[in-house]
Amino acid sequence: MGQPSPVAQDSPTGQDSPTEQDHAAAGHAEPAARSPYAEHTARLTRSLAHALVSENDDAELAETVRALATRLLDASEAPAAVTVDDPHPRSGFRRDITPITSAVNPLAPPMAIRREGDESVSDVALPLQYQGPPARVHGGIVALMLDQVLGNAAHSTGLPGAYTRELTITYDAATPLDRPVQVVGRIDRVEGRKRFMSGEVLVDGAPSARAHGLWISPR
Ligand SMILES: CCCCC/C=C\C/C=C\C/C=C\C/C=C\CCCC(=O)SCCNC(=O)CCNC(=O)[C@H](O)C(C)(C)COP(=O)(O)OP(=O)(O)OC[C@H]1O[C@@H](n2cnc3c(N)ncnc32)[C@H](O)[C@@H]1OP(=O)(O)O
Repeated sequence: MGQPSPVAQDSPTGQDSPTEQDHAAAGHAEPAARSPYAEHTARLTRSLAHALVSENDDAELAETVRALATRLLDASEAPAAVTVDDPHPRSGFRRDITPITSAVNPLAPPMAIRREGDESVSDVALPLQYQGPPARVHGGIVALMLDQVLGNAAHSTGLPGAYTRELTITYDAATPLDRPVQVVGRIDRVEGRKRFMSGEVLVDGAPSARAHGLWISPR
């Protein structure tokens, strides 16, 4: 493995904050009020997670991280008081704190999802902390990406909220780390409370994984 080079970016454009398109894709005309502390802390934690599974002998960097860790501990006195409202929703869900799209959840790369015609689409490249087999994205993470993108597509037409009832993933080929992949999802058909969904993870345009799923609105 070479030098640490986290390629999953906080937005597809590589900017620190979501673009206006991100907000438009999330169904919000106006960006919500900023909460830079939560977002920057999540970015820091993402970088630390990447560094933890890489190797770095930079003593000065280690000292900087030690000092920052102490300051953050002091600053996080009342974690229970923190709201879960992501000020920069990029998933189509206003109160998104999911470990895949939320900018303030350090477990998330985070993915941003946009609408293209009848499909929900996300471009993402996942760094080392998402590895399963060597150089491949973990299969559970592939399923997580597909669940989120299909869920976004299921909610794209103004239909009532629905939960994933069934999700079947076929892993056709390796989903590579550190390379851009595209995750796509769509509604195939609607039957009453049921939405039958499908999608793919595309690597250079060819599917590495395919998903079929059923989303159901509660009674
Ligand atoms: C209100 C929902 C809101 C959803 C979210 C929206 C906004 C939230 C806001 C912020 C959150 C931010 C982000 C969230 C982002 C991503 C989430 C990703 C997706 C998930 O991570 S989501 C969590 C995991 N997920 C669950 O937590 C679901 C657990 N589950 C249940 O909550 C119930 O299971 C439920 C309610 C789904 C259904 O419950 P139910 O009792 O209404 O269902 P029932 O059994 O009656 O089936 C109804 C009809 O489907 C037929 N049927 C059943 N299975 C079938 C099959 N396999 N094939 C063909 N047909 C089938 C039956 O035969 C019957 O057909 P018929 O009506 O014709 O008789």
